Amino acid sequence: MKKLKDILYKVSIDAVRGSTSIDISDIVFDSRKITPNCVFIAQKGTISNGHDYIEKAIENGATAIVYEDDPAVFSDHVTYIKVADANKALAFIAANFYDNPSEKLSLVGVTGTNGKTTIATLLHQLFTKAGYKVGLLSTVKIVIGNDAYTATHTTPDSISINNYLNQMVQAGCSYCFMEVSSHGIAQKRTDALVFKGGIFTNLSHDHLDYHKTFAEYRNVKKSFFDSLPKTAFAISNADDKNGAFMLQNCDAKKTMYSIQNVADVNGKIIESQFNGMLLNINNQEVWVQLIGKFNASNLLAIYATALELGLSKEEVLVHLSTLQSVSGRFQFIVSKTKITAIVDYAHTPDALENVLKTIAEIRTFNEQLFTVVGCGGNRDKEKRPVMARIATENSDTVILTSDNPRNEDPFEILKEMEAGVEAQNTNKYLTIEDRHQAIKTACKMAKEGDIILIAGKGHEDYQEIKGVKHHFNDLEEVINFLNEFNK
Ligand SMILES: CC(=O)N[C@H]1[C@@H](OP(=O)(O)OP(=O)(O)OC[C@H]2O[C@@H](n3ccc(=O)[nH]c3=O)[C@H](O)[C@@H]2O)O[C@H](CO)[C@@H](O)[C@@H]1O[C@H](C)C(=O)N[C@@H](C)C(=O)N[C@H](CCC(=O)O)C(=O)O
Ligand SMILES: Nc1ncnc2c1ncn2[C@@H]1O[C@H](COP(=O)(O)OP(=O)(O)OP(=O)(O)O)[C@@H](O)[C@H]1O
Repeated sequence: MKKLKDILYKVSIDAVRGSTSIDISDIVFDSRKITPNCVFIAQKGTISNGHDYIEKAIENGATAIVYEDDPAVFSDHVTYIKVADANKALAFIAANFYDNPSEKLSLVGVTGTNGKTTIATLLHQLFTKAGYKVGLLSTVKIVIGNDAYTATHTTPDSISINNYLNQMVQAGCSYCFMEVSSHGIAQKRTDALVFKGGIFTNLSHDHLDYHKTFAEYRNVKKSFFDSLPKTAFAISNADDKNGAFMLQNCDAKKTMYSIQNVADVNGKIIESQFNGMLLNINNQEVWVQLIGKFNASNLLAIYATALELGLSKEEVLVHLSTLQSVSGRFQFIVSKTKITAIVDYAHTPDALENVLKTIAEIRTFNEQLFTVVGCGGNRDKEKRPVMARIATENSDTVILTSDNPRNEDPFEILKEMEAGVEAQNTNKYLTIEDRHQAIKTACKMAKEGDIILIAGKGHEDYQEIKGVKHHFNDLEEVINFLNEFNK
């Protein structure tokens, strides 16, 4: 229980009606989840408007309402708090309700189009190896000390974030590494958190279904760095076109990293194989078990972050060499007949191109490269032709298939992908809507020594069709077929 007035600390309030000395048992933004004596926050969403559910919330037991637009009638036994921005108010109310847990550990946020999960997860691995209890909020999982849970969001809502952070504090965690998505920033889910540091990876075409323009997407990401205090650090990628922009007018201590230019933290790939690469970081060599330029870049961000958080260079280098690839991110198996099957979460043009370039850096070109790829339904349509073009330009054979068609007709999505294949490459692809059959076909066609890339789903264990998530895992599928064909 908390007094309403205590959880309103730092909330910008326009008007109060009723007593703020009442006890509040919980914070809720969904009228279907009301508990007795909770405060209901009415949010304006993309589908519904929480203000339409205020009466329902009161009927179900809410005793305080935080809202933007006056309701038609006010109930006498309820306290009303009028605010200009309910999402922002929710962020502060949630932080206060859980006693501002972000102030009690070192919280680092990772943002950018690609690499958030990889960096947050590897930082979690690194600091755990360094002997600390660590929390993780990522797209793949939530880790609180020794316990792990499946995640539903990249950046959860502010109530969940503060609840998780509070549990991390209770479990004795000293650090938490979290992914900060552009949706999370735009919806102010991270607004009341005190960050010790922020990391920018890169920015490319994504989520324009939500943000509408690239400029808006970019500005939303930048606002995360604008909000960092002087006491925090900000680490950015000098190799990305938007790397310097992200830190413009940012008060935090700035560090730039680069694998191409001169920066505070420099890295070079000296040698690369399928099972790892030799890196030179600020004139010290280290063998790491990850590959690809993008992972070299991720490791520089991790190195810079670990130094900012107080680890010594020597300690960081030792731990870097032990880090293992993240589930569904360039995860590979080698079959009996030396077919290499790679499962990767690449579901943006940029990520797909990076994965294919990484394969090109390592392959001998005596073998064939098969790429199985699709694009999600009810999401950014513009990337569909682009991803098909990238796949056909960088592979010997491409199988276009479904990837979470959701409520769209999968064949229509595939038509949009096919439209992107350049005329000279049209003989390079086949379209097999059923992802199971697509992977089967790639496994059947592949010969000794060939490479199969299955892109888009990574760690996911479902295929989402018309609101139903059917079990589906790319790694399981490819292993089964390679075994079935005795390859
Ligand atoms: C597009 C988007 O971000 N949507 C988020 C948004 O939902 P919305 O605007 O559709 O909400 P709405 O359904 O219109 O409802 C508005 C309000 O009315 C309330 N309501 C609604 C119905 C009702 O009966 N009673 C009631 O009180 C809702 O609880 C809500 O507060 O606000 C909700 C409450 O905060 C979020 O749960 C929801 O995330 C949905 C689940 C989602 O899928 N978001 C994705 C796109 C997302 O956030 N993804 C990013 C990562 C993306 C990436 O990098 O790939 C993430 O951080 O996970
Ligand atoms: N720094 C990077 N630059 C480009 N691609 C990357 C980078 N790091 C990882 N990738 C690739 O991008 C894809 C997504 O990686 P990751 O899950 O780490 O990113 P993310 O930002 O968390 O994405 P999402 O929010 O969609 O989960 C994978 O294909 C991965 O191999």
